[in-house]
Order: sequence, then C-alpha cells, then structure tokens
Amino acid sequence: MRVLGLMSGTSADGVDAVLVSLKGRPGRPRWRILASAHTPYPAALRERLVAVGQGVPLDAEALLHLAEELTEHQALAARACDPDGRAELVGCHGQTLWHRPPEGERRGASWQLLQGPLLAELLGTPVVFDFRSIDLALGGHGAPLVPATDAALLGRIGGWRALLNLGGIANLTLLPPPAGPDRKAPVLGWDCGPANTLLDLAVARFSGGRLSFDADGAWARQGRIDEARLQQWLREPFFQAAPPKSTGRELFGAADLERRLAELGDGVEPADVLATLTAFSAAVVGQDLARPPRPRPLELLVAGGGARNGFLMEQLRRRCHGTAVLPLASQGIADDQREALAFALLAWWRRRGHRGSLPSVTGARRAAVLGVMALPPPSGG
Ligand SMILES: Nc1ncnc2c1ncn2[C@@H]1O[C@H](COP(=O)(O)OP(=O)(O)OP(=O)(O)O)[C@@H](O)[C@H]1O
Ligand SMILES: CC(=O)N[C@H]1[C@@H]2OC[C@@H](O2)[C@@H](O)[C@@H]1O[C@H](C)C(=O)O
Repeated sequence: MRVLGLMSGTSADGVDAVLVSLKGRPGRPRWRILASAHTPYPAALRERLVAVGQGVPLDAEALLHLAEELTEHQALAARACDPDGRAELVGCHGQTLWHRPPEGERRGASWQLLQGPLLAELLGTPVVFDFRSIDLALGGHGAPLVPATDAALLGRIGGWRALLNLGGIANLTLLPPPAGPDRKAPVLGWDCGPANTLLDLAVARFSGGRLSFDADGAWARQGRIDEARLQQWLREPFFQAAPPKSTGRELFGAADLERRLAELGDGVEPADVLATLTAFSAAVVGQDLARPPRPRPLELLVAGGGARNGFLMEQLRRRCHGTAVLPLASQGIADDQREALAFALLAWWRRRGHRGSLPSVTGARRAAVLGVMALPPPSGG
C-alpha cells in the first residue's frame, strides 16, 4: 500500500512529508520511500502556532481559524510530496499545541491541532490522525510513539542500538540486541529534554528575530561552555526521573529559557549562552545513555534537524563515550524523513488493526490500535 506520512513537530518549522510503499507483516514490514518533501510554514502561521504552544491565549474563533489554516497547509504539504495523488492512505500527526504528561493519579492529555475530516475531503483520501489519545486514555504518556516504528523499520545489531531525535525536543529509542541476555528485553524510549527549543528561542532573541536557528552551530562554536552550570542543570528532577517520561515546550519553552539565562548571569555573551545550551542538549543524552541498568548502546543513530548542527553532533560524540554516533541517513532515512515515515507506518497499522503503541515506553495499561480514521465523503454524495 502507498501511504503518505505528514509530521510537523514542536519546532513548528513546517511539515515533513514522506510517501512510502508498505507491504507484508505489520510488525516487520517491507518498506520503500517513494518521495519526500518539506513544506515550511508561512512565518505568520508559525508565529501563531509557537505563541499558542507557549500559552498565549487565543479566542475560540481564532483557534478555529488556526485549525483550518493549519489543515489547509497540511494538504499543501501532501500535494508537494504526492502531486499525482498516489497515496491510498494518509497519516497526519497535526500540530501539538499542548502536552500534559500523566501525573500521579491524573491522566495525561495532549492536543494535536488538525481537522481530520477536512483533510480527508481536501485530499480525497482516508486520513488517520489523533494518534496519541487512546494511549493517554489508557494512562500512558501518548509519547514518544516512534520507538515502536523504529523497532519495525530498522534491524537489530550485535548490541543495544539507539536512535535519537534532535527536533525541538530530544527523544531516544533503545532497541535490544537479537541475541544474548538482553535479547528478550522490551524496546525502550523516552523524551530526554530540550534539543533545539531553548536554542532556537535564544537565537531568535539574540538576533533580534532575524534568525530562527543556529545554522551548523556556527554561533555556539564561538562561545565558551559553562560546564559547572550545565552539570547543575543535569541534576534537575526531569533529567533524574526514570521513564516513562514525555515533555514539550510546556517545560522547555520561553519561561525555562528566561530562568536559565538568569542563572548564566547578566552580561554573558550570546555565543557563550548558545555554547552552553548546545552542550547541555548533548549532555542530557549522554547522561541518559550512561544510566544503568542498560549497557551503553553500540551505536546512536541521529535524526531530526539537530543532526545538521555540527557543533551539537560534536558535543554528542564527546559526551556519549563508547558509542558510535552516526546520522540516521547512513541507514537510508534522511533526518527530516524519520518522523513522517513513522506516522505513515502508524496509519498503515491503524488500517491493519495492528496495536502500534508500546506500554514499555508510554506506561499505558495496555497496547492499542492508534489513531482515528476520517474517510472522504463519497463522490457525488
Ligand atoms: N542546518 C541546521 N543547522 C542547525 N540546526 C538546524 C538546521 N536545520 C534545522 N535545525 C534545527 O532543527 C530544528 C527542526 O528540527 P525538526 O524538524 O526535526 O524538529 P521537529 O520535528 O519540529 O521537533 P520534534 O521532533 O521535537 O517534534 C530547527 O528548529 C533547528 O533548531
Ligand atoms: C506531544 C508531542 O508532540 N510530542 C513529540 C515531541 O517531539 C519529540 C518528542 O516530543 C516526542 O515525544 C513527540 O513526537 C514524536 C514524533 C513521537 O511521538 O515519537
């Protein structure tokens, strides 16, 4: 089946689309990427999405208009990747506006903005969306969801294999080895903390809004890392907490950046702030990978926009001792394809009735078939 995956993440830089052929067993499909495309958000749309995600109030009429505009942009991204309408099914993540992890007895909740039925009508194709809700209803975090798709799409190696997403938020997948004492261990995964959310906010601030990210980490590379402060940040509760754990801009957004800037001290040079924040994103991953009881993974495959940040990748190599740090692109999946590919697979699993969630990752009471399916109205109806 030809399935189109659409993913727009917490950095809200735009929509990644992948058209993929999926065949065979749901748990271990044969897959081939047929096309991919990135469609950036118009600046005005991105600004409103980030503002709402940072807690800026918006009235119901404006929220409804935002949902409609976002849905129309998802359709644009779908057409950019699949102009001939070859997709037989679409999986669309939507745009996360707010994520509340479960806390104690209180279940979690998460809102991915999208008008699924409108997208199905615009594309004339069945659309699967709202992937996180059933896992949250079952007491899970509803995130991260890619560890399940990583396990299905990628093979195992002689030891633990890790995958890292360096998007707005960093999240890890750990795939156990096919043999040895850990061979029956469950697939693991969790959100590590900020990858680029704080960095992007700092770059926009220091550049007066002219820049939205630190290309290749060139600005940060000029600065000096405040290692003592970074080590102190690593001891914060979120980073010390055991999985299951998920997060977002709610914890690592503008308010958090303000606090960290204050702790770095007045008058600190922008390059030194960016150097420290970049090293901090890497150090969080290094600390997570070193945490017992698992042995360090043999390799760490990196995806997400942060894989294009040379300074961040250098810090990762320095702080993930004994692990080979490679771009996921070395496995034939480009850094902006991995998450869109994941949502194409999740949509295909929904169509196949395959339970695509991993309670070993999200903490849900049980696995479930993820997503709600919207069918286009019959033509001439
Ligand atoms: N050339 C580059 N150099 C440095 N950083 C880059 C580059 N290109 C993209 N980035 C970073 O990658 C980020 C976008 O990455 P990506 O699209 O993977 O995030 P996302 O999917 O929106 O987030 P998440 O995975 O948390 O939902 C940008 O906000 C920017 O910080
Ligand atoms: C609520 C939400 O959108 N979470 C995102 C975010 O971005 C990265 C990380 O936090 C991950 O947990 C998740 O997305 C990916 C696609 C996931 O669910 O695996």
